[in-house]
Amino acid sequence: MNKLNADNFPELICKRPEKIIQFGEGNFIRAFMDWIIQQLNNQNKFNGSVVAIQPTPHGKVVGKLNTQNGLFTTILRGIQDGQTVNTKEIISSISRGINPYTNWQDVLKCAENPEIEIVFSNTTEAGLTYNNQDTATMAPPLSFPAKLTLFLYHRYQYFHGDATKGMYIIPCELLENNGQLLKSIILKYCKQWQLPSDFITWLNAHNKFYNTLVDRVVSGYPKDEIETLTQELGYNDILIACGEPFHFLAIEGDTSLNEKLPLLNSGLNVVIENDISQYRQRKVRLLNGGHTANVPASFLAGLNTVAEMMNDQITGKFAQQTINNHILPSISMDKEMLIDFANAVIERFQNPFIKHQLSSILLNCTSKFKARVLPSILEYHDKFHTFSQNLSFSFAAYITLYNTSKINGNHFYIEHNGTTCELTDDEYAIQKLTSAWKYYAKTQESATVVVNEILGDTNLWGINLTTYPELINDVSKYLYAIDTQNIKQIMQSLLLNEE
Ligand SMILES: NC(=O)c1ccc[n+]([C@@H]2O[C@H](COP(=O)([O-])OP(=O)(O)OC[C@H]3O[C@@H](n4cnc5c(N)ncnc54)[C@H](O)[C@@H]3O)[C@@H](O)[C@H]2O)c1
Ligand SMILES: O=P(O)(O)OC[C@@H](O)[C@@H](O)[C@H](O)[C@H](O)CO
Repeated sequence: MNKLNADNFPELICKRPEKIIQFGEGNFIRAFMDWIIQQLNNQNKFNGSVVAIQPTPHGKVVGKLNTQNGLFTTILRGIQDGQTVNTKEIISSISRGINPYTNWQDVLKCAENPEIEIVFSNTTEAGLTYNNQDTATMAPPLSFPAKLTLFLYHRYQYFHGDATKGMYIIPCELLENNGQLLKSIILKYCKQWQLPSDFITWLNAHNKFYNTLVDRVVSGYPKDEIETLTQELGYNDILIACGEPFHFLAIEGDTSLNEKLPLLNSGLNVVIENDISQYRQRKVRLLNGGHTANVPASFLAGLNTVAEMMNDQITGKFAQQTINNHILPSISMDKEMLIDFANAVIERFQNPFIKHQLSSILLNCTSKFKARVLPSILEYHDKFHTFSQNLSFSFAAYITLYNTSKINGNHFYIEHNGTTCELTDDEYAIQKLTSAWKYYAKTQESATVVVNEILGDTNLWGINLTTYPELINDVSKYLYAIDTQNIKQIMQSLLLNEE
């Protein structure tokens, strides 16, 4: 079987000018931003390519990308409006990858290229951070914002502060106001490294940092079905990225960006608006919150993937009910927009082609529960003067998860269907959640002590939730029930209550 590379597919090799520098080469950014660039190139609207930079010292993707001359395949499968969609496309929008830890000068050379005017990034939430160990003399510094600071400083010096050589900077990390956050970290490095004030003026005046919201489920390399898919493709590709057909990109700012990157009117699901907060709220609460509110209980019920959760008679109905009747009514936004999105989310969760592991959604569950589910719990109460039973049950399932965790050195793990999976969370959260269980002796009263201990911790939730005795009561009731009854039976009775 042929390998996917220039020798075997010479006609596919990207000959378009490099116009974008991209920090990150993971599954998501390739199957989302690089796929978007491919669509624009297919329509002859952009005519540009991407240089991908490896963010961490031990990454392997850049090496693989270069052996395939930048080529990789996206496989996008799902059900859209009741129809099965299955597209396979070789993406040729990446010209090359650079390992900055061995070739930092090549990265700086890109700063000297006037045609490269756009920056993309996706380095996970952990990558969009300040690292006080980074210095201006490191080649390169470790963090992504520090690398970008030196990249921009080099560009400023090379072009002698030319006002026309600023960059359009589009981070994709799933953090609120990611563009502003990136800019603030860069300004912090400028201060720490005592970079000239003229550079800071140029940075502020001539570089645009955009806040974004990205949405597409990307499950990545299909290791479970690689043999079948390779036969179907007819070539070997070590960088296949699988995902769903759905995509949505919201960019906050003025539409002048569209002159450089013609995203609008391209048939792509992209908006560029002055305020993208409603798109963010809709996605974080219904989709991400829909995951985080439902996954702990389904995981405890022994299921492995989102599709399994949705196919199960009880957990599937429960997830739909929670999204439609408990999360959706808590959100103060145009109802029609919310209903359309909730329907699409349910269809996306049911996608039979995507093996989205529940265990991956459980990573860092505490911060996700706080940002994605707690607002629905509190706003539901504000609106209806009672707490949502489904969401109180979800809260109890999330707490139960930590009771089932075991410690090995510094690692917490859960045994699940004969395998172990890491329970990653911040150390304080793990310690707090597991230690609260020392009070627990399988009575309703002791369950209340555990819930008081956990919900009263302002470090975890930002507020003291024990000011809501009804919530304490409801969560304790379900915590006790989960410990003493079959978890699916509890979900079944919650379903029946609403019929
Ligand atoms: N996969 C999805 O469905 C999806 C959808 C929307 C958003 N996202 C976001 O994209 C992120 C990456 O997901 P993925 O599927 O591409 O994962 P991935 O493992 O394929 O890629 C992760 C990327 O982040 C980099 N990275 C990891 N830790 C880093 C650190 N500490 N500093 C700098 N860079 C670091 C890696 O080098 C790699 O480039 C997730 O954190 C998620 O928030 C993912
Ligand atoms: O990626 P996480 O771990 O922050 O959240 C898990 C999922 O909710 C998330 O990956 C969604 O599928 C994604 O945000 C869809 O765009």
